[in-house]
Amino acid sequence: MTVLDVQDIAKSFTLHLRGGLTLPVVAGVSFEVAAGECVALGGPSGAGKSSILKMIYGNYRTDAGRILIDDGAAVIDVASASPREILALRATTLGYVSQFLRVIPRVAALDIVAEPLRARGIDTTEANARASAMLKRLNLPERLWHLPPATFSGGEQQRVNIARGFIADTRLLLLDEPTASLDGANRDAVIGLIRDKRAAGTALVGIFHDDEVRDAVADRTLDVRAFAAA
Ligand SMILES: Nc1ncnc2c1ncn2[C@@H]1O[C@H](COP(=O)(O)OP(=O)(O)OP(=O)(O)O)[C@@H](O)[C@H]1O
Repeated sequence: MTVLDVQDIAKSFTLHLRGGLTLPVVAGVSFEVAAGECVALGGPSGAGKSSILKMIYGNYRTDAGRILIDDGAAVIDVASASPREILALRATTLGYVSQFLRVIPRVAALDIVAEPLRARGIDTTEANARASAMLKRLNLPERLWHLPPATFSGGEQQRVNIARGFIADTRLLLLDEPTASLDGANRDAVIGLIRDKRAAGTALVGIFHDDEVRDAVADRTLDVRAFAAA
């Protein structure tokens, strides 16, 4: 079953500080991702991989085409959806794991991780239990769970971020280099999380600079150079 159907999207940036100069990035981007499938976006730095993820997430507007996401009840076109519809999609169907944690002052790591579950109506006891299990799986020392991550190391913050990104069940999950700067054991933990999502039927699209990680999780790789804009 197709969860994501990207049809002929394109992106160029207008540089207002450079007299309105237009920088074409990608065009004619089309691909589908099925439930339980993980598609990697490959290609060199600057090819447009992150831009494609951001268009699917609704952060960047696409210049053309359609981005159809099946939320289980209806098919939503992110390209023409209102901001409110995009937020609703993110609350239920569409997840995004970036490299960096947006630290919220004074909120403890455990609460940051449990929040997406509470937002889905899961009671605090169960949400905290699942958040604890997730932080344990990612080897975050228990003494840190009740502290705000502002003072954590880069790798510790990244693991809180990954825990938060993976904790809820979404039909579609976008991964922007989720293993960048993790050590071997934690990289393996993330590979395990991605495989579990795939097995549970989540559709995944990811950027993986680490070839070993990509080979371990991706069913196929799309070379974004094929979509280079003229
Ligand atoms: N908000 C923006 N404004 C202007 N140009 C942008 C913007 N975002 C991306 N670009 C440009 O679009 C091109 C593609 O960037 P993008 O981040 O999508 O590439 P990438 O393939 O993900 O690269 P990397 O592997 O280095 O992360 C780059 O030339 C970049 O400078």
